[in-house]
Amino acid sequence: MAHPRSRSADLPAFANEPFTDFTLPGNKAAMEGAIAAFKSKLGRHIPLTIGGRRTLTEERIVSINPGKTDEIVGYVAKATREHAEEAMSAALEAFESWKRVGVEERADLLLRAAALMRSRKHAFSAAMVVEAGKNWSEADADTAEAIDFLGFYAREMLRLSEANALRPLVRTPGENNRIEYLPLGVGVVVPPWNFPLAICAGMTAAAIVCGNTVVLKPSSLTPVVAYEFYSLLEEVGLPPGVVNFLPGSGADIGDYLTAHPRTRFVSFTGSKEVGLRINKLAAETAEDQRWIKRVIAEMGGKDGVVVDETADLDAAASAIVAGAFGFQGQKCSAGSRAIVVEQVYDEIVGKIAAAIGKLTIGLPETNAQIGPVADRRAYDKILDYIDVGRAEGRLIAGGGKAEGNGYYIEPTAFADVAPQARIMQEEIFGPVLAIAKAKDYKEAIEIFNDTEYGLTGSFFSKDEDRIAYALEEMFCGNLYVNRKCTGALVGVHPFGGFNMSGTDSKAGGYDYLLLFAQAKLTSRRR
Ligand SMILES: NC(=O)c1ccc[n+]([C@@H]2O[C@H](COP(=O)([O-])OP(=O)(O)OC[C@H]3O[C@@H](n4cnc5c(N)ncnc54)[C@H](O)[C@@H]3O)[C@@H](O)[C@H]2O)c1
Ligand SMILES: N[C@@H](CCC=O)C(=O)O
Repeated sequence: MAHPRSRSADLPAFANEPFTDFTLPGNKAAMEGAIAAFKSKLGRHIPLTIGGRRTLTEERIVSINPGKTDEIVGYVAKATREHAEEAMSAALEAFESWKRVGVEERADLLLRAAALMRSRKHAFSAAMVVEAGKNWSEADADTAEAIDFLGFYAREMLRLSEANALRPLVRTPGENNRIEYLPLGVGVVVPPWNFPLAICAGMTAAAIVCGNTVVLKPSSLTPVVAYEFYSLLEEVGLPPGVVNFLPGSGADIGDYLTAHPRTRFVSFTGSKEVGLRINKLAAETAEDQRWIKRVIAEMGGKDGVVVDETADLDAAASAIVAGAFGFQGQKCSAGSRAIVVEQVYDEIVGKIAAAIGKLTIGLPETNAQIGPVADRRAYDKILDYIDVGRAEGRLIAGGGKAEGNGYYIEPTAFADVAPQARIMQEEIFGPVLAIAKAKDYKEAIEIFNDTEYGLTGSFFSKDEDRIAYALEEMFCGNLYVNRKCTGALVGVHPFGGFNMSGTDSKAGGYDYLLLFAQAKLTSRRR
């Protein structure tokens, strides 16, 4: 069926998807219904999909509910290197036709995907509540971000295709010159489990709207959410082979695909360790390889909130707790450090401890504020860091396991932590906050800057000169003043960071699609 075409000029201006107010009975009932519907499908067998052909495998990934570990979310096919080779071949074959599909048609596919996802947003959020352990609002925000990425990148691709009209080249007598943006080729898209829909959708959408084809290797912790997204793309008309859904071991098929001579780019979001591994592997030139592989890597963070003595301390304490413990601190943007000037240190430490004590811990399906962490490995790692914290600081809240049939950990905070302590330097990626004291705001900013990362940060102050200083001196990709350091919105806060936080791709920004394309200049004598 021919789909209606759209052009950026004909489209309504981009607007962020509104978050759902679950205090409204209708929304609450809709979410409860969506969770029940998703749970009625637990234990499904999920296929890998290559060239549109679905395949189950003998060896499987077993996805479990981290909040109720005796619940199997799904049995997911586990791809082998042979499957990876097949997927690469399917993507290469599909590329020859997809690269010639008009920009408007590619953008339209994303717009249809956004519309369909919007109509089913609670279903997608319910999948994340169960498979990723997100509470309702965190899951709803993830789904909203996915919808935003689809709509924003559709419009951006149309705008990019009108580049000559919007930003004409410098004219020279006797020549007609134009610039156009070509796709790169076959890309490997590797998303994390913590934004299992938004980041998977964002990276995949950016790649295909530019005319590339994709081998999508989802996180083994959230493959069912990724499959729901893949299936949605098929439903809105994605041709076979444009995206190939390939769940499997990162170290096995991930390395294979990164090293493959026909892989043109890798779009990765995940840990520093894996990002650096991919970057190193991709830098090798395989036999018969004809290009430098492009790597887009968005990695970890050790983000912080700086508070001076002029700040609104209630607002700062609230933002520190929200930024540190939202989704159990499992965000690259999580404010896992608070750096507070000594004049107000004791007061804000007391406010933070009190706020943590009010957090509810429980099953994400019940919309408890604090749910489980991702899996057993994360659970053990975070508890180990809490033991480290006992030696590096003064425990002011939490400090151990929490009740529940899952990977529940108490939201935990340590005060009086030295700037070079491990819990001030290393990404814990869990509900653990380290608080350090500074003699003044400048020293606090020095402490903030002194990690190997550079992703997000917040500065709380009412002094305009100090705010100007902080805006200049705090070294991170997303810096916020007098608000929490998590929760970037597509188009509003382009997202990405410096140093070991990755290649600062600025997801949700105007420059992002350029990472998935290459510019061609043509010049004709008049
Ligand atoms: N900067 C950002 O925008 C951003 C966003 C979300 C998460 N993160 C970071 O991601 C991490 C948490 O996510 P995670 O636990 O999924 O990270 P991870 O690095 O363990 O895994 C990320 C993805 O890489 C895959 N993978 C693992 N080894 C691989 C290999 N050798 N080759 C190819 N792929 C491989 C995994 O299967 C997964 O799909 C944290 O460090 C967090 O800070 C960063
Ligand atoms: N973009 C998200 C973080 C993604 C990483 O986990 C935020 O801004 O909170």
